[in-house]
Amino acid sequence: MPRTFFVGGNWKCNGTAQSVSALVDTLNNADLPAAGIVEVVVAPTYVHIPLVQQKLRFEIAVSAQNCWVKGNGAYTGEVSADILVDLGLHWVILGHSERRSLLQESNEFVADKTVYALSKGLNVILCVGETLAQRENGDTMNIVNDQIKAVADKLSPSDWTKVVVAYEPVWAIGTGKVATTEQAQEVHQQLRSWLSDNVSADVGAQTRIIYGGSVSAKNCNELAGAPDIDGFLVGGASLKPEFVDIIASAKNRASA
Ligand SMILES: O=C(CO)COP(=O)(O)O
Repeated sequence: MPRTFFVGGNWKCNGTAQSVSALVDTLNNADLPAAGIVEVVVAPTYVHIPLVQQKLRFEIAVSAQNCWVKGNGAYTGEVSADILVDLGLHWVILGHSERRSLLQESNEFVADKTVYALSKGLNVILCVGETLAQRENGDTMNIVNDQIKAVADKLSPSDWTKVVVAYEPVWAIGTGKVATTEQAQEVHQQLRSWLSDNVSADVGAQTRIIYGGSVSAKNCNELAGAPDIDGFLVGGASLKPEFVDIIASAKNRASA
C-alpha cells in the first residue's frame, strides 16, 4: 500500500484567539489536494485546541503538541492522553527536540509517553533528530537510531500503524537552514532500513517518515520528490498562508 503523504503544522507556543481564527480561515478557504493524496494535521497550543476544533474544516485533524506520560492525577500543569481523547483528538506530537533539550525529556521518557498515548488510542507523531555537533561528529544515525530504538523496544509491530516518525535535525529547526534533499533522504532511508531490520519489513515499508526543519514553500517541492520523504512537520511556515503551498507539495511526491 502506498504511504499517504502527511503534512503536520506544529504551531508551537504561538497565537492569539484572533490570529488562530485567521489561520483557520485561511485553511478553510484553501484549495487542498484530496484526502487520498495528503493527510493534514495541525497542532495548536492546548488552549487554542477547542477553538480550532470548532472552526476547522473536517478534512484537517487537530493534534496536541505533547501529553503527560500517565493518566489523570496529581500532575499540576500536565495534560494526559485521556483528556486529549475525551476532547476528541486523534493525534499527539511526542519527543519534539524543543522538549528534549529545554525540558530534558529522555529517550526513555518519550518512549513511555508513546506507549501510554497509543494505549489510549492516539496516533503519535514521534520526533527524532540530531544536533549540529552530533552531525559533525558523524553520530547522526547513532542518535536517531537510539531515539527510535527506545520506542521500538516498548512497542509491538502492530503499534507502528499509529506512528508517524518525524526526522527533525535540530540544526535545521527555526534556523532557515534546511537539510538538503540528499541529507534528509539519506537519514529517512536509513531509518526505514532500521525499522525493516529491527521491527519488520512491513513496518519499514509502511511507516511514514516525514521531515521537519525550515520547510517552506520554496524548498518543499524538491524534498517531497525524494522516495523516503513522506511529508513534513512544519513549524514557522505553518503559521503563514504558505502552509497551503506546502500541503500542495504532496502532488510532487515520489511514488512510494
Ligand atoms: O520544529 C519544527 C516542527 O516541529 C520545525 O520548525 P521550523 O519549520 O520552524 O524550522
